[in-house]
Amino acid sequence: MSDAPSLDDRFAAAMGQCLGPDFPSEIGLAVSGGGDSMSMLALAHNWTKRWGVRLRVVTVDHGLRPGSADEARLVAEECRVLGWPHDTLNWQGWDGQGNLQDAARRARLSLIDGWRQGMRDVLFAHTADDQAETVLMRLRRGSGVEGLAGMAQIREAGAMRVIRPLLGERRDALRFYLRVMRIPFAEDPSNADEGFERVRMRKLLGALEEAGLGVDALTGTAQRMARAAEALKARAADIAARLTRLDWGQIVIDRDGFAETERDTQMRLLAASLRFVAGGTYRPRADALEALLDGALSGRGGTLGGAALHVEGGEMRIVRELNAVEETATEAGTGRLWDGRWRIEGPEINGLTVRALGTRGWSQVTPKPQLGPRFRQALSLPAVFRGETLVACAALGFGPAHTCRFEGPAPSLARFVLSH
Ligand SMILES: Nc1ncnc2c1ncn2[C@@H]1O[C@H](COP(=O)(O)OP(=O)(O)OP(=O)(O)O)[C@@H](O)[C@H]1O
Repeated sequence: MSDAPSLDDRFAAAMGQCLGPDFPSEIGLAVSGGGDSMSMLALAHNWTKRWGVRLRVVTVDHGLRPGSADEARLVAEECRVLGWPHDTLNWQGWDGQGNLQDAARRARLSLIDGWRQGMRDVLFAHTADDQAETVLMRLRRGSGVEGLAGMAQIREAGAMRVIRPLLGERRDALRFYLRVMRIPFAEDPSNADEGFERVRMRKLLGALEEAGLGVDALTGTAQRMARAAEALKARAADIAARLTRLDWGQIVIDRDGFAETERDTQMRLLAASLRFVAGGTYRPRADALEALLDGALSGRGGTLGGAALHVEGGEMRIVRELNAVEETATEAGTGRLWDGRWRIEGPEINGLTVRALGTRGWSQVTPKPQLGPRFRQALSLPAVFRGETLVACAALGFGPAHTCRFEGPAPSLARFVLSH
């Protein structure tokens, strides 16, 4: 008898590592009907016997291939046999924008997020082979430390946690398990379609393995890169705590301290500031960020991703770009959000409109705060209007106080850097 832990034991260990000591009462499973996720379903089913956790299973039918409804039915049937509830969600289709696989993945995640109803954790069956393919794809794009860290075992996607308990497992081992346990699964024909980059990378990986550059080496590198990425992030958070402050939803950075910081941290702080202020989900493109940074270091401002950077004396200030919010008007009502980040407050403002202050609003502010040329940075702040008449701009101390409270993505840039 071998003493090596079985796949079931390794799965239980990975689940323990992901979930910590407090298991939730219910966990979601994203199951496509393919071999990886069908083996995850069987493993999770066995695991629940020991831990008493309930499962809920979901399949997204993308409707892109003739057999996709059959695959959803196969998952539904297996769930019926195992005794777990299963839902099939239909994707309304691709709008033809960008890359089809990316669009399908994004749609899948958002459909599953909508489906989970209060359940926090959803398991996905990415394997070590998927991780190695991801690293190769990122290498091809010239990715840096974060990219080469590949997929994380746990990723927060808004309020949902994507958990990947099979990230340390080889696809072959899962196929073997499926055969031995006689678990049905569907063979996805697009896995053989070399029009997809991932499929080409899978083939290349086969060739590389023969030359000794295999899944283990690539996933080992990914793990070390993930640790390096964490260290760089912690350093950037540290510097953010020292050099930045939050002022009415705008980020103010000490210029001298920033100039002395190494470039990697500068890039991180700048990218995080832009996303903090503009609510962007994705990191801005590296070349655009480099250009903005070069400008900032030589005293020039610029705009990127819905935010504007101003350089003034000893400070750099990152503010919401006026152009990006000029058209954004929210009927004022207690509890509503303007521009996704400003909470509207106070019963006296009900029925009025919240918009960016703009030059028209600014011209009505009396007495004017002594901002000098910095008044431009105030123009994208929220203000309350009755028609065209300015009623309040809390940031400038004009009108009733507390009409809008900034509810940023984190209490400080340092905390934001740490959590992204
Ligand atoms: N249509 C879908 N419905 C539900 N979950 C899905 C769907 N497609 C993918 N997933 C989830 O995302 C994971 C990774 O997707 P990917 O397309 O890379 O899968 P894969 O490696 O082909 O795995 P599988 O063999 O399970 O399809 C899957 O293992 C599964 O957990």
